[in-house]
Amino acid sequence: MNVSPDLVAIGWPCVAAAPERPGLDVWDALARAHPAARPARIVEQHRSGYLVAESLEEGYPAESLPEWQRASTYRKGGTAPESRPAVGDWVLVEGEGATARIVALLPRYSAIKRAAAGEHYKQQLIAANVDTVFVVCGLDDDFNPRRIERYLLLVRSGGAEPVVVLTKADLAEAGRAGAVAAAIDDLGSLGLEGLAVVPINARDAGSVDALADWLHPGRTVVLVGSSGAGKSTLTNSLLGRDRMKTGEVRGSDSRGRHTTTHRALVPLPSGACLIDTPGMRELKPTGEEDVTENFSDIDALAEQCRFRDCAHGREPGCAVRAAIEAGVLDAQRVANYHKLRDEVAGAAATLADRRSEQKATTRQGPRIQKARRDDEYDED
Ligand SMILES: Nc1nc2c(ncn2[C@@H]2O[C@H](COP(=O)(O)OP(=O)(O)OP(=O)(O)O)[C@@H](O)[C@H]2O)c(=O)[nH]1
Ligand SMILES: [Zn+2]
Repeated sequence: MNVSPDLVAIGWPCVAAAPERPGLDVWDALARAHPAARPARIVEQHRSGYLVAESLEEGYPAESLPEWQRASTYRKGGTAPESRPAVGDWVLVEGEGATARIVALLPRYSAIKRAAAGEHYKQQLIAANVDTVFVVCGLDDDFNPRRIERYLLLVRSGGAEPVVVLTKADLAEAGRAGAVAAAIDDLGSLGLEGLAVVPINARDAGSVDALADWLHPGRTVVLVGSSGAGKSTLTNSLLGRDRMKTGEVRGSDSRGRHTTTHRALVPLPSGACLIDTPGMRELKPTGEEDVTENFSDIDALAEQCRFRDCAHGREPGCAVRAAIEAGVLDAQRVANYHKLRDEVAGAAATLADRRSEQKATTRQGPRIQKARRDDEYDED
């Protein structure tokens, strides 16, 4: 595939920059199958459709494949919401202007998904082809290693690299000298080797420079974190300007109105791209996560328990409990492991149900699916 610098500017993964990324040969094959098409990236997703871009210039609307369109096709066994494009996806586009249409979705190398709340189990694909997820956590009452652990599970399962960004380091340090070091120490006990933890003052551009390693040109990042953690503040510092909540008219480049009510891909001055999306406060497991992989230390201990099915409760010969009693393993971390494991197992069961239900629907036609609302767009 012929890759222009314009595409690299919006995150096109060049093999030279990221030889580890899988699937590029598949991309080439798809491109050959659609010789009249050109690659583009989904930069905005609205209820009414997609906006795609081929450079830093403003995106344009492109019609999507009929099977990606809303409820009606899904009910007939069409493409599930999580298999349709999301912001960050690379697609192939044919035609110009009003006739522009997406003809293929290129395989993703990462996907940030969550289970959406509601009557029916749904998966929501929040962002695709993300390199790094900044897990934003304030060094105030927001600081909670258990919640960070939870985010790490979801981010890693999606194939992106998590970086823990501890905001409000300035406030914490002003309140108590050594508070930042103590928090980093706390996270050290998560047994997560190689995990980057970066304390910053999100309001200070100089301090935010500490994230530069993950913001090289061509890289794509997203922010997750609870309300008030500092995501908007950090976004503004990364942008060097305010990306306001509603109806901002960009003065300098007059690219028109901009809101954060939809998902959007925003170029940063560093050359990286930020996917700015609502709905990144709470991530619920989808059922596809591998919990043991993220708690490999506990898993390794569990192998040494006397009973294979040890629940690490009152069983004799429990290696996990022995480690807790010896003070080498944090009891809260074990509790969180069990909680997440149960939650993922619950979601996995619902996911399996839904998949078999969908198969049945494909056979029986749309009738029994009447109640399903395919509204994958609710935010938190
Ligand atoms: N001193 C200081 N204040 C910060 C820092 N980060 C965020 N704040 C403040 O914390 C408050 C909440 O920050 P926001 O950026 O709005 O938090 P958010 O994560 O975007 O919150 P939601 O939009 O509710 O998801 C604001 O008043 C910020 O000015 C920091 O590093 N240092
Ligand atoms: Zn045990």
